[in-house]
Amino acid sequence: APGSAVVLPASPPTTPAATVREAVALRPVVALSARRLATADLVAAAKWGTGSPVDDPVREQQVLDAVARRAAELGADPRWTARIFRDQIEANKTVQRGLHRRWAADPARVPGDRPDLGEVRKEINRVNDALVRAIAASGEARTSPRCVPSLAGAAVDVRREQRLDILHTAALVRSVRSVCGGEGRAPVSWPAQAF
Ligand SMILES: O=C(O)C(=O)C[C@]1(C(=O)O)C=C[C@@H](O)C=C1
Repeated sequence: APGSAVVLPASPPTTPAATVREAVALRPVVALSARRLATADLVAAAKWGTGSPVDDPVREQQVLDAVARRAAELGADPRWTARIFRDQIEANKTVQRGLHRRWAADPARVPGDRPDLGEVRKEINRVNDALVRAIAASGEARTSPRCVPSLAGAAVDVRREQRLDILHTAALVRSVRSVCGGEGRAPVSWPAQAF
């Protein structure tokens, strides 16, 4: 009957809205970092046995310049963005070296196809662009005191969803090292401070 509906008192939210908002904003940063790391498998296969070194400082500078420019266009901090990408590149190299070690020890695991490095770099460029946008969109979450736990939570989820092995998990942690930080101070490194 009208007026007889039982109205339950609103239960207090288990997670404050700000925490949810921040975790949601950081999630794409972590997911795109994992997607960028997946390209390391292709780069490693493209370079394997060709004598091409894992390190390509010229290409690295191109990536860093491009993302800093894009960040400035989007109103994000170009230097902080470039710093995050420096970690992304280091993490990418960690995976490449890890795979090369794996393949040297067990040639049966060497991939049958050799991808074209130019094509792989086109994919890396696309991921870079999406990642700069995700970084630009997450400024509030990245300067929040809850950033490190939110980021760690996102990393745990992404790791499970993408079934990352230990090599890619370690590289994922490395890749997002400088994502959290406060205004005018160095990014908080983690997991050292998170655990
Ligand atoms: O493009 C390459 O050759 C890569 O190995 C990828 C990448 C990157 O992460 O963007 C990593 C290491 C190289 O020094 C340059 C760039």
